[in-house]
Amino acid sequence: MRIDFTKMHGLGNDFVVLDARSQPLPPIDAALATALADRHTGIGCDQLILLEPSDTGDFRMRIFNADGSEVEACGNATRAVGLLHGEPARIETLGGVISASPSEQGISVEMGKPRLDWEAIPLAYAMDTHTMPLAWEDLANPVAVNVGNPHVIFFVDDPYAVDMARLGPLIETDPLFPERVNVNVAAVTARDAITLRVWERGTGLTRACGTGACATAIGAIERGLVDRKVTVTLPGGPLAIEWREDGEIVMTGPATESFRGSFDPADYGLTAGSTG
Ligand SMILES: N[C@@H](CCC[C@H](N)C(=O)O)C(=O)O
Repeated sequence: MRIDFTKMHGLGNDFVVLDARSQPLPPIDAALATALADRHTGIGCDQLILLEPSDTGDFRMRIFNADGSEVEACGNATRAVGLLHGEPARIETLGGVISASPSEQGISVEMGKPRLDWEAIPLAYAMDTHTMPLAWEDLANPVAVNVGNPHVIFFVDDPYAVDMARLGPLIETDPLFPERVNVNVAAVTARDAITLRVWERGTGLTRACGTGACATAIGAIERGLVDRKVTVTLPGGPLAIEWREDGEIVMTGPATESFRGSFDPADYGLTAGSTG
């Protein structure tokens, strides 16, 4: 017995997508997610995505980082599964029900409303999230935003001059963030343009992070640096982000199906069965 998967990406942030609605799957846990994500001994991806039936949406999307942690939100994967679905979809996630629909510009996702209070980020103790009175070496006074998942955003002159491989994990695992955090370094280049790099919680540096683009746009709008419609350019390319007057964040950008394949669960020490 083999398990079918679809390999997809959004601006180079890549996913292995397993669909439990069309085949029996073994229990998906941290160990399997880590094994499949491994770029040397597995299929290789930034996130493993599991699609399941849902009572509240058209389907449920579960998200596992490359380190096996299950998380609440993934903007790029939402566009990818929106592309797979092929028509407007309401998608249940741990972060809430969000919707994706094909548009002329790619896939548009209504990501929900951002949360800025310290308990919602979450932080370990009360703090002004708008301008946090903290620094990690040269990275100082970030803004914290939760867009389903937790983000901290530093505005810098040149995101590509920041040693993210060293500072990213340091900040991600700081005890200030009890659920760890995604680390964004951004430069505002115009009222409607931001350049961004992201060290993702549980995965590391990625080519793009959809929720990071949303959180960074919100942080920049909150600080009065940009207007409510902004293009956020990541190493993998641009995303259009709008913070609508009704509070909803809308992210629009491309999604790509790379290939379909199958694997033998025995290669990962598993036998196929019902999803756990
Ligand atoms: N790549 C994603 C975010 C994936 C989850 C993130 N690493 C977390 O732990 O919250 C995106 O496109 O948003």
